[in-house]
Amino acid sequence: MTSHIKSEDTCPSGSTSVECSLSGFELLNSSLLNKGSAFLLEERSAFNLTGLLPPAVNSLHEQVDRAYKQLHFFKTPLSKSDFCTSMRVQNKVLYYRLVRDHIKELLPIVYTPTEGDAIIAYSSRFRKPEGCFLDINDPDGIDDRLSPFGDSRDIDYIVISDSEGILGIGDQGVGGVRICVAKGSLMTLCGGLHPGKVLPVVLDVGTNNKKLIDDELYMGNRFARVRGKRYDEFVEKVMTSLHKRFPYAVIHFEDFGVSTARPVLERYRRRYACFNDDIQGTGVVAMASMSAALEVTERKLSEAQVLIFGAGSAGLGIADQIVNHMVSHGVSREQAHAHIHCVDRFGLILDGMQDVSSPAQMVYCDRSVDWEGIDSKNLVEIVRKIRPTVLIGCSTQPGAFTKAVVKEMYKYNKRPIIFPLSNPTRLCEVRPEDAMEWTGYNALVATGSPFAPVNGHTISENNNCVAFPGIGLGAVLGRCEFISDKMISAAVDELAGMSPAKFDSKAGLLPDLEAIEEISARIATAVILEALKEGVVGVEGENSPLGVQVKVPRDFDACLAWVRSQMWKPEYSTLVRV
Ligand SMILES: NC(=O)C1=CN([C@@H]2O[C@H](COP(=O)(O)OP(=O)(O)OC[C@H]3O[C@@H](n4cnc5c(N)ncnc54)[C@H](O)[C@@H]3O)[C@@H](O)[C@H]2O)C=CC1
Ligand SMILES: CC(=O)C(=O)O
Ligand SMILES: [Mg+2]
Repeated sequence: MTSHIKSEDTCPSGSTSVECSLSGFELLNSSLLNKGSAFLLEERSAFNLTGLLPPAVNSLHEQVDRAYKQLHFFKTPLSKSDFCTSMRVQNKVLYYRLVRDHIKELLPIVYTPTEGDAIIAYSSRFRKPEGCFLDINDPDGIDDRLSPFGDSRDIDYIVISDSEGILGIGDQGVGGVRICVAKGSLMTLCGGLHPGKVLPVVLDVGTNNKKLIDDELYMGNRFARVRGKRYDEFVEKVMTSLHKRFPYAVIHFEDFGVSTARPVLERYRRRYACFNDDIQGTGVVAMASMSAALEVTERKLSEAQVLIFGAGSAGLGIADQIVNHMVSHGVSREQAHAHIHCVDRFGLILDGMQDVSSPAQMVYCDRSVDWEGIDSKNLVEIVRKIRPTVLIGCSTQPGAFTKAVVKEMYKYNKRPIIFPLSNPTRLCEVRPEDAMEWTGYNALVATGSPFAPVNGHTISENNNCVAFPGIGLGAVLGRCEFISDKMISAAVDELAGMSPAKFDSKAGLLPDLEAIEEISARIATAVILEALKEGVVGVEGENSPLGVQVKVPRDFDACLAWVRSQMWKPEYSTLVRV
């Protein structure tokens, strides 16, 4: 963040007027208030800008046209990403308008897959810091480091990462701050949160990435990742400090490592309004796509066999969501577990197995099948034995879904459901065009990164960015005390209900990204209404968990209209001098 404005200076929609005490260079350097060539003549005069700008006064639309042309002077995705970053730190309204107007072209630039390359190159391409840096060597300085971002109601949403499991490219040390910035900016772009009220936070706890440690330009701590008690105590101090300073903020965990993501979530999910995007966000999107695909194939959720390849944060998060969903649709938890099979680096997770990447995987160990004489490390043999309805990849192993694997799926399913979810694009378990060709164009495919349509079939981007903005927005607007499993399940049902596949199976399993604000608003509404049922919304005085008054309409359509009205839009406000 390059400048900070107080909550009372902002308005939810980003329109109407804003009181401003800055002028001259200070105003031009405030990314939240700067309008560049769109400052009106009377504003230029009132804020001492006349000599700092060329005479033309542009509309936002004209500025977007110019910026879009400038963007195309750059030929590589990474240089386009640099351009977008610099626009974000200069003029937030223009940045969000530009990306919104070209969302399908620019999301892959400002988010995965290009963002992964930008994170790898963080220290070498660094220009201007964004976000807050919390250092494990300075646990007593946490609050001082947070203080430039304000207090109390100044922050609505915090994206936090310790950078150990960034996007599929592993440990990225301090450069992981960029995933917090990127996910935070999606909260504005897709979830309508005011850009001044979203705080990206990176925990620099060291890195085990030798390339970074050996890089003379690397800007983070050059020691091995701190683990165990010191790490836990630091995270505890961070969480209590964040909550104390910003008691109304929802906390979004992103890209923690496989051994910390789940324990950290479990430790805090009942204490604060928080969720883990890789576990719960990914689970929501995958479950919604699966639901839509099952409807197309006229199969029941309660009969589906699901094979998850790569049982880390995302894989197990999807497994949890499928179980929750089956349970909420009348299947017992034990039966639901028997429908899920997980493969990790040591093969299929079997009962009594010693080699596992994390203890959490044992929850999904296979008890139901006799594996005698079968190679439980061979994916073709596993598919032959289990005959899965759905195959999901979260393994970071490119090409793992070979022709033999896909063809084996096709033997047992007229319309095999195949979700290669690993990011970035190069790590995808199977390319959609291959999966489609090997199944006579009958597979129902959704991917983690964006892909072009195949033979008229839309390949939905099964990325958590379709879900977390709505979940986050709902939790923020509801001032929720915490985020329950039922609130997450409500998000699944709402998202699945928006699938265009029930009308046309070629149209994709998820709604089009062009409608992302509406998708987020609907998910947020479902989350709030479920939270109301559970009594965790900060409403109506005395009983309000957070003591904040929020008046939420109980009817879906009225609540949706209220949610929409609260969403920030990239439009310039009129500045009023104070
Ligand atoms: N589409 C989406 O919305 C999301 C996609 N992802 C992607 O999913 C992938 C995994 O992410 P996380 O779960 O956060 O990482 P993670 O590190 O928690 O999990 C990866 C898992 O894959 C396993 N694995 C590694 N080699 C394997 C092999 N040869 N065979 C089977 N399993 C193997 C690892 O042991 C680990 O358990 C990444 O590429 C990430 O970008 C993650 C979150 C959301
Ligand atoms: C999309 C996402 O959260 C990931 O790849 O980690
Ligand atoms: Mg992630």
